[in-house]
Amino acid sequence: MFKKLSAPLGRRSLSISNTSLVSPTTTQFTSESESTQVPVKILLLGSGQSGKSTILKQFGISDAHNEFKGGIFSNTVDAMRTILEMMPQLDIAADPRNERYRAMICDIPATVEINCFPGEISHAIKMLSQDPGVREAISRFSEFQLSDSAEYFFNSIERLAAENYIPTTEDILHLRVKTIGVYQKEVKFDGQTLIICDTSGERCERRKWLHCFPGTTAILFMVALNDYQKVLEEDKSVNRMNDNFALWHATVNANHDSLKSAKFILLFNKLDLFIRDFEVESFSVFFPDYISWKTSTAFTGSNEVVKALEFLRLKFLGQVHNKREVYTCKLSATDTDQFRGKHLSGYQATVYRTIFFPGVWDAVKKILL
Ligand SMILES: Nc1nc2c(ncn2[C@@H]2O[C@H](COP(=O)(O)OP(=O)(O)OP(=O)(O)O)[C@@H](O)[C@H]2O)c(=O)[nH]1
Ligand SMILES: [Mg+2]
Repeated sequence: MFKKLSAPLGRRSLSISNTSLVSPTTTQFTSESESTQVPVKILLLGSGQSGKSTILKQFGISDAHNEFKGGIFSNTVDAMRTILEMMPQLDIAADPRNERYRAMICDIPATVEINCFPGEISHAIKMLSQDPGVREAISRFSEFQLSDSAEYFFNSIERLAAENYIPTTEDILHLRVKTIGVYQKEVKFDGQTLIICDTSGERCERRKWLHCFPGTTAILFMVALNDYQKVLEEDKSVNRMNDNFALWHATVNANHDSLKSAKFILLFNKLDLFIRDFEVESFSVFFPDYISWKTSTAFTGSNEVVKALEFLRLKFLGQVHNKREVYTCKLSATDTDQFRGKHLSGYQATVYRTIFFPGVWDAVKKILL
C-alpha cells in the first residue's frame, strides 16, 4: 500500500492545502533553532471522517470563534438538504404541510456559503427536523451519507439562529470540513513541542501519507466505532469498517524505514454514537462471530457495549503481525473532557503488548513525553 512515490518531502516542505478550521494563531510556534528539545511528531491517520481533524482541534482552537459561523450554518443546511434530497429514494415523504420549508431548503444552492442564518431558514430547519418523514430518514442514516453532526446542529437550531450567537467550542468540534492534503501544526503541550500532521482519509488522498512518515514519533490511528453501519463515501460498495481493517493492517504492518521506531496509538472514536446506536442484533449481523466470542471469552464486561468494544479492540489488535507496541484508547473526540482523560475509566489490558489509556491527553503524556 505504501509504495515509494518519490523522495519523501522534508517536514518543512509539506504541502499545506487545507482550508483548515484550526487557526495557526492559537498555536505557540517555536522555530527549531530556538528550541532545545527534539519535537515530538504525531501523525494523524485513519479513514475519512474518523475524527482526525477533530482531535487536532482538541490541541487548540482559535479564539476567533465567530470565524466558524459560516461553516456551522452551511453544515446545518447541507445536512438538511441531503436528507430532503434522499427522501424520494428512500420512499419517504415529508408532511405536505412542510412542503414550503422543504422547497426553501432545497432551493439553497449547495455551493453557497451561508454567513448568516435568516429567521425563515432556521425556522424551516426546525420544522423539518420534527417532521416524521425526516425523522425516519435520519434513522436510516446507514443508507446514505449523512453527517454525524447533523442531529447535533438540528437540536441546537434556536441557539444557532440567535442574533448574538457565538459558536461554542462544542459547536466548532462538531463542524465538519473535509481535509485536503496535509495540514501541519505545532503546539506546546506540557512544555514539549508537538508537531501534529493532519491528513486526509479519503482513498485517493492516502498516498500522500507516505510523505509525512519521516521523523514520526507516533501514529495516532483513528477508527470511527460506528463505521460498521456505513459505507464509504467514495465507494458505496465498501463497508467503512472493512476499509478500516484493511487500512489499519496496511499501516501497522508497513515495513517502512521511517516508521521503525514509531509508536502506534489506536484510537477508537465516536464512542457517543456507538453507545447511542448499539444493538446486539445489528452489531452481530456485521460481526457474526461476536456471539460465539461473547460466550467463550473470559472477558467480563459490565454491559453489552463494553463487551462489543473489547471485541472490536481485539479484532484490530489481531491484525498486528509484528512486534510493535500498540496502545489503545476510546473516546468521543468531540468531548473535551474525554480527550483529556476525564470521565473515562481506563484499565490496563491483559492482552500482550497493549495498554489501554483513558484519553488521548493521557496517552500522549505517558507514551511520548
Ligand atoms: N458525535 C461525534 N462526532 C464526531 C466525533 N468525532 C468526530 N466527529 C464528527 O465527525 C465529523 C468528521 O470528523 P473529522 O475530524 O472532520 O474527520 P477526519 O478524519 O478529519 O476526516 P477527513 O478530513 O475527511 O479525513 C465531524 O463533523 C466531527 O465533528 C465524535 O466522537 N462524536
Ligand atoms: Mg480532516
